[in-house]
Amino acid sequence: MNAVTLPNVSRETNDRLKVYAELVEKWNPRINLVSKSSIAHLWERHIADSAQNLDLAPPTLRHWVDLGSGGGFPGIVIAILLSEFQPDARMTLVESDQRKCAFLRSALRQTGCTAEVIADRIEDIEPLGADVLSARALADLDRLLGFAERHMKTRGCALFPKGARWQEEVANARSRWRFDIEVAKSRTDPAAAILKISGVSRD
Ligand SMILES: C[S@@+](CC[C@H](N)C(=O)[O-])C[C@H]1O[C@@H](n2cnc3c(N)ncnc32)[C@H](O)[C@@H]1O
Repeated sequence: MNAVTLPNVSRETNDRLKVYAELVEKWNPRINLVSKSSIAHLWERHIADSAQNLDLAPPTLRHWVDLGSGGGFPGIVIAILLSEFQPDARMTLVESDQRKCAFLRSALRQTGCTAEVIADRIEDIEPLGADVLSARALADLDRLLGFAERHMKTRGCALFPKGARWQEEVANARSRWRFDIEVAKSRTDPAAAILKISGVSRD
């Protein structure tokens, strides 16, 4: 792995991220947490890519919910960063695959971070009341807005990292939803963007 460090974080936080990165590498051959082709670029493609979401979140956040967390991107990376920058905020990870949930719990234990892991389907759980909701590589925007309607507070915001076709997804979603949107260019992929969405309601 091409291990680097994140700028502007403490040595302790970087050490936690390194522990996490080593765990992803160790478990990946068994449960496929990230694609084989991207594991060699784990730090940039997944860790730095996840970390940039925190800069878009409001500093007053109390509860961050990450949907379809998989191997913990961005949820575990954000949980590690929150423990340094916003220690009063709590994190919830929702993931339906039991083996990935076992990995997420192990990663939290070994990095010394706290988060709740809900091993269930997003559609089947009680509304979570998130101030910040994230979902990476989970579904198209139309479906994600349905999840936001259910799990985000009225004044909350959603952070959805999207690939090069994000404009098409936004246009499609506009036929069924009303929402406010800010678009932040991804720092790790020039074609990608993070959609910051609030005020979600059905059209
Ligand atoms: C493509 S992976 C992305 C994982 C991670 N967010 C990332 O970017 O690496 C999507 C994950 O969402 C989970 N998932 C898909 N549908 C779900 C649902 N309805 N409820 C909970 N988890 C779901 C899958 O098990 C899988 O781990």
